[in-house]
Amino acid sequence: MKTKVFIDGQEGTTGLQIFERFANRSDIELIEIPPEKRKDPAARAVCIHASDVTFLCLPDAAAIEAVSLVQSDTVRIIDASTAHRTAPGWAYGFPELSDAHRNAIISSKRVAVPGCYASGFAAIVYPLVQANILPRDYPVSCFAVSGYSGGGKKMIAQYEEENRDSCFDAPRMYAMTQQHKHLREMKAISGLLTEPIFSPMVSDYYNGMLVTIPIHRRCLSRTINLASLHEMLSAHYENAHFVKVMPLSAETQTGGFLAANPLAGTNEMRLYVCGNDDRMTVTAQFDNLGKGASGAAVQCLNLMLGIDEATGLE
Ligand SMILES: NC(=O)C1=CN([C@@H]2O[C@H](COP(=O)(O)OP(=O)(O)OC[C@H]3O[C@@H](n4cnc5c(N)ncnc54)[C@H](OP(=O)(O)O)[C@@H]3O)[C@@H](O)[C@H]2O)C=CC1
Ligand SMILES: CC(=O)N[C@@H](CCC(=O)OP(=O)(O)O)C(=O)O
Repeated sequence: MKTKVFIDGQEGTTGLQIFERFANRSDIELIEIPPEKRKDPAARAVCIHASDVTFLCLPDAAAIEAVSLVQSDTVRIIDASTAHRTAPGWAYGFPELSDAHRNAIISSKRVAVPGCYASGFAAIVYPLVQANILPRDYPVSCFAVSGYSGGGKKMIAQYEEENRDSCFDAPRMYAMTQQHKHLREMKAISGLLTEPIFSPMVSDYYNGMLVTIPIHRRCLSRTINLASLHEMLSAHYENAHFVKVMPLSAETQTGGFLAANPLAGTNEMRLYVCGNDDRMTVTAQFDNLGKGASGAAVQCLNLMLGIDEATGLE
């Protein structure tokens, strides 16, 4: 029997990408909402209740509203918004973090898909805190760059406007007040006691991102060096199909540059351990719309359906 899926917010950037990922899936039946009713709560409620699984690809307020419409014990919700990522009763949709995360996704009726930047951040910081390498009160910094699709339809329109301002030609820093919406999630999921300093940039390409965490050896809970940091992360992700720790010095094979876009269109994340024994960096490279959103959301659905990740189905 086919799994009935409704994508609430299917016309948006994340919703469309999930829709496209189902193009060749004979096991999925998509529930369609009449276009003129796509923001009508009553019509959305009908579609939600006709589904086995509903994806929420909506602004936070609309995602909260969608959850309030659910009157059924059987419908499962996979929410791509920020609204429920640290909410009690919600599984966090990053199965590679631990068996507990994976099992919670498999059994939960409510799964929150990680934020794009938060995915890279948690992939690096969570295992280091768990292994007691980073103390929980380590003053973590994080710098990152994203393609402009990370800002959804509004930002895409700004970047693709014919007569746009020349400032859009160059990378732009933002969130300088340290109030980015992912900060709470970054702290809570990684087990840190304080929020990191987070310095993101958005740049003039569609999708793909890099998220980097600098690590000073003198501030760590136990002594490690570049090789043992690499070994520890490699062991953590040894069995992960979609998260790969790249060989040490892998960045030198690309001429000393790490681009943000090679994994665009995929659900893969690559981790690069760089630097030297005193000053190390770990960088996550992935697609903000893939492992950072739609790919991760579909991966969660696949786990719920018992589809083995080793099939590579994205
Ligand atoms: N873009 C990204 O890289 C990522 C996004 N996310 C999250 O996913 C969610 C969706 O983001 P994104 O796809 O980028 O955003 P978009 O703005 O591209 O799409 C949102 C969609 O929701 C629709 N919508 C708005 N209000 C309602 C409503 N009340 N009922 C039904 N539909 C509604 C919008 O309609 P309309 O077309 O009329 O505007 C639009 O189609 C957000 O919460 C975002 O934070 C998560 C990870 C990464
Ligand atoms: C470039 C850009 O603007 N990016 C978005 C993050 C997109 C994302 O992953 O976050 P959500 O899942 O929380 O929407 C931002 O910084 O707000």
